[in-house]
Amino acid sequence: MNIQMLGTGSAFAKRYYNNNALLFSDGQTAMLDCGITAPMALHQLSKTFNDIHALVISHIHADHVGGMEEFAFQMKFVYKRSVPLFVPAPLIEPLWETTLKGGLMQEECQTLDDYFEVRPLLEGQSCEILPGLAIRPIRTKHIAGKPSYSYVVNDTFFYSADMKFDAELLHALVAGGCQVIFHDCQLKPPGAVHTTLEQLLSLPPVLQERIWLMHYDDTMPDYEGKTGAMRFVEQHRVYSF
Ligand SMILES: O=c1ccn([C@@H]2O[C@@H]3COP(=O)(O)O[C@H]3[C@H]2O)c(=O)[nH]1
Ligand SMILES: [Zn+2]
Ligand SMILES: [Zn+2]
Repeated sequence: MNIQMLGTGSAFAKRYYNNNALLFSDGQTAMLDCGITAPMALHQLSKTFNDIHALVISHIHADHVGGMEEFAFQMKFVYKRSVPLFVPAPLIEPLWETTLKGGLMQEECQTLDDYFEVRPLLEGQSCEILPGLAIRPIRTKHIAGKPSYSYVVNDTFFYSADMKFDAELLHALVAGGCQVIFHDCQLKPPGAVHTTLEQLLSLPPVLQERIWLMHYDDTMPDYEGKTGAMRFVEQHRVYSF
């Protein structure tokens, strides 16, 4: 599996774009989250939404879904094709009712299904979203009262999206065969809704070696060399795992 970040920044970062990813498998591309900066980030890679074969969403914050209105309109009215949208079942209704409906609803388009092929994901159940690419959602803690999901990819790769520190989960994932972890990282405490660098540094080196840091703020360069055995994920670099 190959992964390339469209952006690696926190919600308010201005240098690194929203923390969204492209996953490549068997000549096809899945997008994991589509934030406000995703359309521009794709453009900078000389890609369009027509290059995307599947979209996956982690939770409803603008840095993860803010680019979906353009995605939907472009697919419907420019490329005239419907992309499979993989969404954890509890997010489907709020994604439409609280985030997308205002812009996308019009006479001939009244539901999310008028724009995407909606495929509900069930927690803990693996789903093949592209040939050779299976994802398994895990509900993780982020904001009280707001469902949010991390993903295990092909049983060996963990993508936190946005989550509070959960050492027990990280230990269990590695014990279960997870080789690589892309984890959100709030550089400065306190970590009210994200995992902080300080918390990740409390993990044993054997775990840190597998962890790559993403969703960081614009001060990231100040932390080079201060992340233990963990490395920063770089925007646009293609990683093969
Ligand atoms: O209860 C809250 C809700 C939100 N926020 C901020 O808004 C941001 C929204 O995107 P994010 O989830 O990447 O990061 C969040 C935080 O930076 C917060 O600090 N406390
Ligand atoms: Zn975020
Ligand atoms: Zn969030």
